[in-house]
This record gives sequence, C-alpha cells and structure tokens, in this order.
Amino acid sequence: MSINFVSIIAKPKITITTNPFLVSSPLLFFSNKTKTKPSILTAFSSMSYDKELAAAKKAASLAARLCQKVQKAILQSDVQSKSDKSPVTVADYGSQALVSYVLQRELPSELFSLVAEEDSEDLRKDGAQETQERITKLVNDILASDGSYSDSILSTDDVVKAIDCGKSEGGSRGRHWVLDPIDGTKGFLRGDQYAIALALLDEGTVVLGVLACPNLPITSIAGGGSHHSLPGEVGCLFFSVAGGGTYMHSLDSSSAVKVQVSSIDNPEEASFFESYEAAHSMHDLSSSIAKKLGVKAPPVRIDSQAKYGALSRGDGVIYLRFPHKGYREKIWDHAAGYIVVAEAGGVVTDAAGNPLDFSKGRYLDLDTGIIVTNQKLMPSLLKAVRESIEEKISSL
Ligand SMILES: Nc1ncnc2c1ncn2[C@@H]1O[C@H](COP(=O)(O)O)[C@@H](OP(=O)(O)O)[C@H]1O
Ligand SMILES: [Mg+2]
Ligand SMILES: [Mg+2]
Ligand SMILES: [Mg+2]
Repeated sequence: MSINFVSIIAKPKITITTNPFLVSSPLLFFSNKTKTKPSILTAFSSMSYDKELAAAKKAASLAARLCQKVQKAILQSDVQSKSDKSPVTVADYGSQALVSYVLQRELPSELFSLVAEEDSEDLRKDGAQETQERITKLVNDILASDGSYSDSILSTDDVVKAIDCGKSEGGSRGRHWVLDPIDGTKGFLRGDQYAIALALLDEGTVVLGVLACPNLPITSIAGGGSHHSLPGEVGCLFFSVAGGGTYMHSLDSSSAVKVQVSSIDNPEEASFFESYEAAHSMHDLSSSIAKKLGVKAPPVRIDSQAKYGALSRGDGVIYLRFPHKGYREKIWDHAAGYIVVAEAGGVVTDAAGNPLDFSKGRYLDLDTGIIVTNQKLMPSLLKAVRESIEEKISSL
C-alpha cells in the first residue's frame, strides 16, 4: 500500500488565551405571569457542561495522538475490511476504546451511554488476538505517555469491552455520547484529512461537540482546491457547547480563539466543500448547484468532518453532501460537525431545508442530502438545491 504522509509539526500560533465556557451561565428565568416554558435551546444554553467538555476534549485529544502515531507508520495488517466493505484500522478501534475509557474515568458519577461506529465483532473472531494486542498496546502507550490513570493498565478484554460500550441506540431520552473514532478512514489511509468526532446528545439535542482534526492546517485552507497533503502547521481541535459559540485551538496547545462562519453573501465569492470520495456524495449534483448559484471557485474536496471545522472558521462557506440512493446517514458522521458549525453562526439542514434530527437512534432520517452554509446564503442555496434536484430527476 502506498501512503502519502502529511508532515505533522504542530506548533501553536494562536496567542489569545481565553477560558471559554468557564464563565458561569445565565440562570433560567420562569415568569409566573405568562407561565411560558423556556425553549429547549434556552434551557440547554443555560446548563453547564463544563465537566463533560473537559472530559470530551481530553478523550478526543488522546485519541488524536493515537491516530497520529498509527498514521505515521501504518502496517498492512493494521487495516481490515468490514462486512460493508468499508475499511477499519487498529486506530479506529484504539480511538474508540480510548474515548470510551477516558469518558468513563473522567465522569464516573454519570450514567454512560455511547453511540459509536465500531464494534468488536471482527476482533473476537479466530486469529484476531494479535490485532487485539496491538490495539491494547496502542491504548496503554497513549495513556502512559499522558501520565493519566497510571494505576491501571488495560487488558485486551478491557479494551474490547470499552469498544463495545459504543452499542447504545441513542434516542430522545437522557444523555448519549456520539462518537466517530475516525471519521474519514479512507482519508486517514491516504495520509489525508480525518477527524475524531465526539458529541453529546441531551434529550435528543446535540449540546456539545468536539472535533479533533490532526491534519487540518491551523491557518485557513481557503482556495486549497483538491489537495492530498497540506503544508504548514497542522492539527486543530474545535469545540462547542450549545449557546456558547465555537472555539478552536491547536492540538498542541489550549489557547483557544472564537471562530465564526464566513459572512460572504455573494455566491460568486463563495467556495464549497464536498467529500473527496465520489462514492460518498454526488459531485455532479453539487457542481450543478454551484453553477446555478454562480460559485466561481472549484470545489474543495476533503475527507471527514474536517469540512465542518473548516467551514466553522470561514475557510469556505458551503458544504454539500448528496449520498447516492439508498445510503442512510449515521448520527456520528454529523453530530459534532453540526454543533461546531451551528455555534459558529452557520446553518445545517437536509436538502429540503429541514433541521437534522439526532433523536431517532443511530441513523438520521433525512431528505436527500445535507447542506451547510451561513444564514445569508441559505435561501438562495436551498432554491438552487431544489432546482438542481428537480432537473436531475427529470433527466433520469
Ligand atoms: N456510500 C456512501 N455515501 C455516503 N457516505 C458514506 C458512504 N459510504 C461511507 N460513507 C460515510 O462517509 C464518511 C466519510 O465522509 P466523507 O466523505 O465526508 O469523508 C464515512 O465515515 P467513516 O470514515 O467514519 O466510515 C462513512 O460513514
Ligand atoms: Mg467507517
Ligand atoms: Mg464517519
Ligand atoms: Mg469512522
């Protein structure tokens, strides 16, 4: 296998030190006169998720470290094919085990429910003992390098169990963590973009999101075109809590800056993101939409929810995703990216303009595709999407 490695030399450039989300949240105000119930958003934005945020950031950062280590020197035996023919690597499993374990250690008093992409079925098959051991060593090495939980060394059984905690069905009641341990596994294998995407659902609403993007440049990738490897300092961590905005810092530092989506309202100046993999999204449909809107720049094709992260800081202003017929989107492919963009002032809907509903279990039920942009461009984007879809249908 030939792999193009991106150099991973992340030195923090950002100097503004803020402590977002440590500011005490406003108290809820109930008016006895009007008996008005607070809106769901007001209720969530008044809640504190400080502990959960700190735990999620720690978990995602350690998982990113594990993935970086594997990506630097991946072995043929580290990659397997799942029953749906999609790839999975020891880093996907290791990342899921780490995040699951760290969240449980950091939040011992909370009920733990995790909706995550991977499970241990293939790892329990005959002949998989070596892979189990490799994953376990990776997890233990990362924990040891961090100095956390030095009291406990995980066994292969602990690691398999931590992976299998991710079997929750999620839903509209209670709290559920939502994890994609490596989003963009194909990008990861190419040496390109990938993300560790972790979100928290509370009563069916995404209230917190952390997106670690180990290969995403710290500075803008605007106008980057379709790139395999990217120069300069890389490694970003985006995080958001409902009502608190979106922040980003380098994976090597904790000095965060607040980010905002682009305020461009002229589609001619807009650029758009889409999947690198043509099998994941209909590129012909996005190009027809871009043409209708008058977008001049070529699409920026990158893997994973790094697209949401890049859009949240204004590197591009539109993200279009139109899976081929029959594909069902999973909540872990969008939950963290969704809140990162929404809290940076962006809008995420399905192709018909409906909000995404993360409360229905492991899948998102949606109309045709997912579109993301800023508030100003959404009406014209929706119109272009509608027209292009109609034209595509009538041409069939
Ligand atoms: N046929 C398909 N259509 C749409 N998405 C697909 C797909 N096959 C796989 N995917 C999803 O696309 C994700 C990657 O998205 P992107 O194209 O933005 O990089 C994959 O996440 P994983 O890599 O976590 O499996 C996978 O869930
Ligand atoms: Mg996958
Ligand atoms: Mg994914
Ligand atoms: Mg994945």
